[in-house]
Amino acid sequence: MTVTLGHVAVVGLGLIGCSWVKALRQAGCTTAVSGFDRNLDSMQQAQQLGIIDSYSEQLAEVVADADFIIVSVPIKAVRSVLEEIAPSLKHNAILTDVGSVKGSVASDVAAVLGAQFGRFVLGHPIAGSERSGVAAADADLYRRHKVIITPQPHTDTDALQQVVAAWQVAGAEVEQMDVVHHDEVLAATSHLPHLLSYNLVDTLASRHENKEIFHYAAGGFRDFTRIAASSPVMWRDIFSANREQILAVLDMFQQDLTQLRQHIEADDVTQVMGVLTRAKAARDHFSKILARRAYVEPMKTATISYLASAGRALSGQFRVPGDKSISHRSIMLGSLANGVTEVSGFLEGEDSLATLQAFRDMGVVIEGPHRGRVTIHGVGMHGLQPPPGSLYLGNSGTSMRLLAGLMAGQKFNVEMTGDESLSKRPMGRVADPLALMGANVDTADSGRPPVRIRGGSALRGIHYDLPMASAQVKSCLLLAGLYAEGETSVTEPAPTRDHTERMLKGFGYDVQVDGSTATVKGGGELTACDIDVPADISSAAFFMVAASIMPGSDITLEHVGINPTRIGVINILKAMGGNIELLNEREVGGEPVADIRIRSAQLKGIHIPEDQVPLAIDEFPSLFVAAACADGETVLTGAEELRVKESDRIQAMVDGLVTLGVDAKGTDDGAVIQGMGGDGQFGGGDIVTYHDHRIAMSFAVASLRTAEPIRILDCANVATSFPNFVELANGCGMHIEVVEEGATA
Ligand SMILES: O=C(O)C1=C[C@@H](OP(=O)(O)O)[C@@H](O)[C@H](O)C1
Ligand SMILES: C=C(OP(=O)(O)O)C(=O)O
Repeated sequence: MTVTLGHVAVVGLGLIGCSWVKALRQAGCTTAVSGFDRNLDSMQQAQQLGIIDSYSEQLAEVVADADFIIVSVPIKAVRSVLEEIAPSLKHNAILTDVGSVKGSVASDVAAVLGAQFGRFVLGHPIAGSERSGVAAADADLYRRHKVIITPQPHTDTDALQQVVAAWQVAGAEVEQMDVVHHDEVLAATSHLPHLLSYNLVDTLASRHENKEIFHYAAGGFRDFTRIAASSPVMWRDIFSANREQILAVLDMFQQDLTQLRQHIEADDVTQVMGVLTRAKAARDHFSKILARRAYVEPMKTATISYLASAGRALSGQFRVPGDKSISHRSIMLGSLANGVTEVSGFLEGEDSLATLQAFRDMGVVIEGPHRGRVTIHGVGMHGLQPPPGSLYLGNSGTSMRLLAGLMAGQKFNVEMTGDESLSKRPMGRVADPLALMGANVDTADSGRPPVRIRGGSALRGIHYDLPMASAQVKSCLLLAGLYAEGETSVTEPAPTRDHTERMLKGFGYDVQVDGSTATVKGGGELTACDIDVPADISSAAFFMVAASIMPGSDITLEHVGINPTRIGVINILKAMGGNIELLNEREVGGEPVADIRIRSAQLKGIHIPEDQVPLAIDEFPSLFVAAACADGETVLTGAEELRVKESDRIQAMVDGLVTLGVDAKGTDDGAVIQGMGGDGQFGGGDIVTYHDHRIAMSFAVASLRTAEPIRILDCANVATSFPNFVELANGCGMHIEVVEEGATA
């Protein structure tokens, strides 16, 4: 990027201004740099260090020839600087500042240079440190840091563009914001923390034996008070210039602090835990943002791809993570129960964590997860509170559809949003029957999220014949039925997973199941219980297919849920000739589990029985890989639901297999795949996953039998259902390298 700024003048030779100028000089954007500071030493030092070429004790002289003027002085000094330089400004000179408060600088500019003066661009770099002065100047200070520019309606476009470019040259990520909004946001994120930090140090240092505090208060004190070493003059000015906004957040903080004090006084440890766990979750999320692992506009998450190459025969005995469907439901029912529910084996994947966060947002105190343990302090059927904003459910269809049912029964309004993939998935299938029950549910165009539910509707029980075999829709209606007048019954066209029915019973709620119809009566209560979440058969499926297709393999997967509504993958693999044994079958907390031993076998193509489709609905991506390794043709029909999952899974799998040299064709409701047979190998290539976790993992499994490396793109979402997939896969014989590309702004 070539940026020509001409003669640059910097007024105020502190860390902020000097660092920027240093970066500009290094990039060759300046023809000359002059500097001014009230302090002669600083000017001399800046010249010696080559940050400025010239200085003068007369401010007017420093700016007289300048094309680009950086005002980098404490906020309250801006006005007098402007008054002093106004008469000497070159026609068309561009001015900008670096202050933490924009409203007061905007008024100073208007008062001194005129309300329509368009050459002053208000800016604020979110960087800096408690270090200060010329000597600390660092040309890299702004690299990958945000700079907020707050243009006004009368700001000249060319001046704005130059200032943006000058920041970009220094490596900054420039964002634009409205002046008032900036001051509100900064009051909360920067000004209040500084105020508290200064205040705490002052309180402790003045009331206690100083030596004791500074001697023993190592960790917490040091971390919390680092920023109290910042410049007092600068912060005095900020607290004064942004007074109103700071007072507003300070009041909010004081209220919350008073409440926390009350909880501690009353020894209400649950409420105290609520504050701590919510704060920890928020802080952990923030750490992810800093590491660019969380998606936050306008930052993109780091892109993760897998480079997968041929593996060896699989061996080992291990446990895959907890069942996603059961994990979601444990949070939902635990939150609405009376009493404390203890969950073990909880899936710490992004999907189930999205459900957990949603309930935290609605005021439920949830401890953990920590190594799969979660403690939920249930609030009872009517104890949820309105969330502070929309419920963001990430990639998780289950969260959104099941929550839609529960939210329909609340007194408050809720909006539910999701990521790009979830935002394309059909929600009319839950919104329509909920409306029949009397709920007030709105979706965006053609039934897509966001889903908005108005609270306070009186729900009435209905009978509903499900138009498709969907456990999510069934569960949504049963959960709404808990809040409805009378009976709600749902009849499904084919059996689907029945975890909701089982878990409701586990929480002491009466559910009648009669053939394909499940019925609940509204108005009951849930009683807390302990839940042992089995390993997820949907995650186990990748290893079942992997061991089946890789000659010489012999693995055992521990404690896998084998609920009869979930074992389609076992039935289908067995029908294809798979060597699968269920060992140590037992029941835990109302769900059957077993250890599953899989040995390699030459599979053969089959026409997959349609009654198995709902029982293996999430396992088809990996079953497509099994089919590609089989002898002969595999035909799938009756599986149109695959087209509305996280991606169109028929298309994504067929395209990927074709890329790897397999003869595969998609049909409206399934696919036809010609198996490569025993000696067949996949070719290499790039796989488009459409950010779908199951597509990514399925092609990783395929790589066991690849002749050339397979590059699998966009695999970050594997963390939605199977966070330690690569670790387990590589541990038992696969060969997957994770390639992470830096996030882009
Ligand atoms: O109820 C559940 O937990 C799920 C039901 C299925 O969705 P559908 O109900 O849309 O088939 C499945 O695909 C999803 O992964 C989880
Ligand atoms: C379809 C899936 O999940 P969901 O519908 O919850 O996004 C899945 O995990 O394969």
